Amino acid sequence: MGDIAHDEVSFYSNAEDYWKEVPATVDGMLGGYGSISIIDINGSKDFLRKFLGEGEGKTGTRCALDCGAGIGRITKRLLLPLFSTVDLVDVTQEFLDKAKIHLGEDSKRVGNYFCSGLQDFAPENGHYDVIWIQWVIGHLTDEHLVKFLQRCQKALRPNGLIVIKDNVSYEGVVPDEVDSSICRDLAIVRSLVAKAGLRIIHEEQQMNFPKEIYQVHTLALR
Ligand SMILES: C[S@@+](CC[C@H](N)C(=O)[O-])C[C@H]1O[C@@H](n2cnc3c(N)ncnc32)[C@H](O)[C@@H]1O
Repeated sequence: MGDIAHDEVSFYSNAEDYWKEVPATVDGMLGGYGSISIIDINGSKDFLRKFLGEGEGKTGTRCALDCGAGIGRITKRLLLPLFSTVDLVDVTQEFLDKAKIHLGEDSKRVGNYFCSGLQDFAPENGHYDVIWIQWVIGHLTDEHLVKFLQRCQKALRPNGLIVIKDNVSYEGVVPDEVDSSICRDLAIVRSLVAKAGLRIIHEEQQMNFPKEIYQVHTLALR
């Protein structure tokens, strides 16, 4: 096995090992910043509501996909209140097991819990109104991210939307050895989106997060 291939294998397997040890809680999902979840969700609701509804060009509300869903923090407070059904995909089976409990009554409206790395996952073609990808792109290599976004584009229903919400670095690629991820700057994220053949139709910075953490940006793509 060549070095690059080996590095890639360990990039993914180290991340899997890391997440297996993380508590299946909101705090665990947010690296100890559980308290910012409400601000995050409210910001996402305002962002998403701009696109949803009836009428020309509006995004439907039938089905959403939560990518790197963890215990379903976003599914519970953002997606299930807005969409009829939601599917979850995550590489950590323990989190998906916890999601069923965390979501309570509303778990009835979850269609599927897919246990898979996004690098290997192909969402069903033409199936989703919104594909939400939050705090997980740093776990994919550039090539896998581009290919995953291309598969997501095929998985959209008419007027569907892909949303990336993630940390952005000030400049360049900043590796995190602890959870085996990388943080890219906004220019790099935009260039990977363009490489995937997607268009950025709206972009915002999440406000009111603690000053010491990375800036978080939300991008709507189709
Ligand atoms: C920082 S948590 C974010 C969870 C959720 N998106 C949220 O905001 O509450 C990262 C999640 O990504 C998952 N993950 C890590 N690498 C992944 C991969 N290659 N494919 C799919 N999920 C992955 C982890 O299991 C974990 O649930």
